[in-house]
Amino acid sequence: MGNAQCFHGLFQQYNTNKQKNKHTKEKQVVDKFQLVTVSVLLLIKFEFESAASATTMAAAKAASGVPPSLSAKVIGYVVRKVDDFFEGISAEKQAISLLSKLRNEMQTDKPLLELKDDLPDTESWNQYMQRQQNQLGDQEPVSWFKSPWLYVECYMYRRIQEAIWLNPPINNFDFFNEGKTESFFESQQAVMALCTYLGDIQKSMETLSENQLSECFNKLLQVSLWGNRCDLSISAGQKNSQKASPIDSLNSLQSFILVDDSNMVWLTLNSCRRSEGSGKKTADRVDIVLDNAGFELITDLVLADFLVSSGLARQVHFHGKCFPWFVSDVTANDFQWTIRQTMAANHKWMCKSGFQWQSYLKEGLWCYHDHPFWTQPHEFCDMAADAPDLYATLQEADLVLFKGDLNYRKLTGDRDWPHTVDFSTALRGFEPSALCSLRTLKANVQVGLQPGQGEKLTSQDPSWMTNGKYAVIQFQSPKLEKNRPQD
Ligand SMILES: O=P(O)(O)OC[C@H]1O[C@](O)(CO)[C@@H](O)[C@@H]1O
Ligand SMILES: [Mn+2]
Repeated sequence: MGNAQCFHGLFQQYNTNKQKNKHTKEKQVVDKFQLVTVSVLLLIKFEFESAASATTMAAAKAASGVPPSLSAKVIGYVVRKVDDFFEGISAEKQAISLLSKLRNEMQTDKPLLELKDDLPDTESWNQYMQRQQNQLGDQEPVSWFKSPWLYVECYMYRRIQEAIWLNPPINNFDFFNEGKTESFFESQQAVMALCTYLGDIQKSMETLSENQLSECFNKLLQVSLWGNRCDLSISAGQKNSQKASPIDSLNSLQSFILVDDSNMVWLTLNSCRRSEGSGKKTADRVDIVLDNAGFELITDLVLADFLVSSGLARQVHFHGKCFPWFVSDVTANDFQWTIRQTMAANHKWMCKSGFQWQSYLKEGLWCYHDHPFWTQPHEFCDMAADAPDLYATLQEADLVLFKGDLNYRKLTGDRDWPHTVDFSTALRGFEPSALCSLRTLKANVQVGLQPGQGEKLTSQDPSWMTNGKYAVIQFQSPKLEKNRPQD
């Protein structure tokens, strides 16, 4: 979706809401925060449109050619309209003024500021800023245009959180909630189709041959992969849901998977299963580092259900975010809400799945965790040193699935790698366990391609790295590393 359409959609939504004029106070607050925050997000997406292809906002700005005054006008319009429309209590007013200040700092390349909110991760964020400053040297302060894009983008979401957190009683407010729940409700047909497919497999699970099991696994892995197209961040909070049956679309999407290591993923899980039978193996756990709520989360839960019910994994551990992040990422609240909604569905297989998932959680076959590291800007190669407890947790898994684009950027350090560099090289020593990235491409980093593959894609579809049409299933394991011939 183009930016013009994004703006258009946003204002249309605003006007429709206004005309209906049937907001409760709570709804007004939700709308107000959504509009202001979306305006902040649009600033990033619009003014620094080409940021995905640059490592800093300065480079992006130079490449973008979008008149800065245009985005400033649009954002000014949104904030003015919001202020006209709502009376506002003081906590909201204060939060809005912090967000407006944030927007201004971004627009004018002000130095990044230390966080002041005294949350458990505040010190770590401030230390990270110092690290960035050390890298930049004493000559100039760390600022919006000069710092790595990955860092400032994460920092923006943390500052939004600060604006909310500093203003009780709205300090637990998730102003992205509405978009996430909409994505869930709008994907109902697809969710029902998926739960029915899962129910059918489970009915005949006992009689499935190994080939059939592997075929089902591949399908559900791919459904979870393409579920990642449904994030709200890429559309700046605009609607993004799945309507068609996800299983039926898989064949037509196959050629858009640029790297497909699914066979290695299957072999990893299946070899655990076999060796368990022979008494060799004790642990059999898959961890899923979640990305987006809404339809994508359903695809992950269905995959996790299949892993447990087929005996490919004994336990699945999910990792979500501690606070609202990159618009649509899963928080504990989204996770519980999604399972409750699935249980309450008026559809046999969906409802059955929901109850099944709830019982997995009760029995401890599924666990949900969050850790502050997932909402920090660190590249994952820093995890062992900066979050050793989380690294140790991931080491307990036989396989870790990393969902989505942001996780891929953190896995690879968001660097401008040549496309043919090995995935293992780009991971720079991050190898807690066998791992697999399931990612649709939305940012300008891609490794592990064949010679010439990147060039061919560029000539056929110049925006292949950012338009969300392509995907990768990329696997790496410490075992592979051991068997690699030394250069
Ligand atoms: O939900 P995902 O797949 O991590 O996508 C989020 C991505 O969206 C972006 O904000 C760009 O649209 C990227 O910066 C980020 O990597
Ligand atoms: Mn996301």
